[in-house]
Amino acid sequence: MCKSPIHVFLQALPKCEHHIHLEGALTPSLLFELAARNNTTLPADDHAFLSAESLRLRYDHFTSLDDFLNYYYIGMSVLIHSSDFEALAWSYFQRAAADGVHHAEVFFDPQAHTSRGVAYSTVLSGFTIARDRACKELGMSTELICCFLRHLPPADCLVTFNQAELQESFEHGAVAGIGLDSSELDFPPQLFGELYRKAGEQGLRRTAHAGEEGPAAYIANAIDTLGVERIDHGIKLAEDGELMRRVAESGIMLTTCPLSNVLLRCVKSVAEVPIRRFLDAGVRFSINSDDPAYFGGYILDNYCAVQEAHNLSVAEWESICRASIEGSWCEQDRKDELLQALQRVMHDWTGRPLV
Ligand code: HPA
Ligand SMILES: [Zn+2]
Repeated sequence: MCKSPIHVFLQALPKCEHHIHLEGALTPSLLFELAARNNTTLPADDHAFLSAESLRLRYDHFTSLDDFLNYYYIGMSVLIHSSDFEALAWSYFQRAAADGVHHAEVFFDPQAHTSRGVAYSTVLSGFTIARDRACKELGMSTELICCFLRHLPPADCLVTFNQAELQESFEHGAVAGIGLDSSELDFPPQLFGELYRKAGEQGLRRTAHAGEEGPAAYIANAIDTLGVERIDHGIKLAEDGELMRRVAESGIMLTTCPLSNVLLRCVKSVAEVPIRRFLDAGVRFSINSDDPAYFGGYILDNYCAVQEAHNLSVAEWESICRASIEGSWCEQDRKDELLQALQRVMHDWTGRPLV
């Protein structure tokens, strides 16, 4: 548990989370609870599924993004009813609020549910109830980002995108934008050019995972062919100085996830996440949890891990927090409220010793 002054300061910062997969907030205990309630059969040939505790222990040994994704997709098979999706999102929102999150933009994977026979309306109604509750009871603003699975054929993603239920949710503003997730290496961004072009024409916000396991070229590719305004992860950007300058100048924000990068073996430690390089180059980034139930930490754990590895100053934290507010997909009025909350925290902490 973080208790030092710097950790109290990090807790107090009005945080925005931009990179959290709601299905990745499914804790082993909720997974087993829902499996029992919904009579879901979990794999009998994998000892990890013996109990919530053995499953949690398995999560300490992911070997790659694909190794994690195998557990991620099996795990979400327990989500059947609207109330399951509601319970999942509500548990995340409560936990995030306790970590000082004021605004959360959350991913979800419709294709991973509709392919199992769970209707999009079931998923959306559960998440929407939880969002309304988060707004009323926690004062939190939230947005939904509909992710497409890049290991599936782009034509299938287009069919899903064009379905009436999804289109309606875009038109009514229930979903703010689209993202691209799942296995990265064999599925470069340009495969999804048509999908992103259509989303852009409809005025949807656009982001995509790139440069997590894939090379820096995938980041350039996502910017050039998908028209994204954010890059999810993007840690490989530091390998290309010219591209880093371009991203800094364009104001495109990276949504970094340091603990995820360590757990999925993209880096050896949080010290290897190029936080200092990004700060020095003027690259905007936010710090996020990705799949907190799988990667051993929520957003504040990620903030604390960055502080321990990179020893940032109060002024540097202020600039990270400001960039993450400004890079959010909420109304300007809400951004102004968040910036005022940041100012209040900075007023309280300026000149106070942090160690
Ligand atoms: O970290 C991730 N990367 C790609 N796809 C994902 N889907 C859930 N988490 C992830
Ligand atoms: Zn992710």
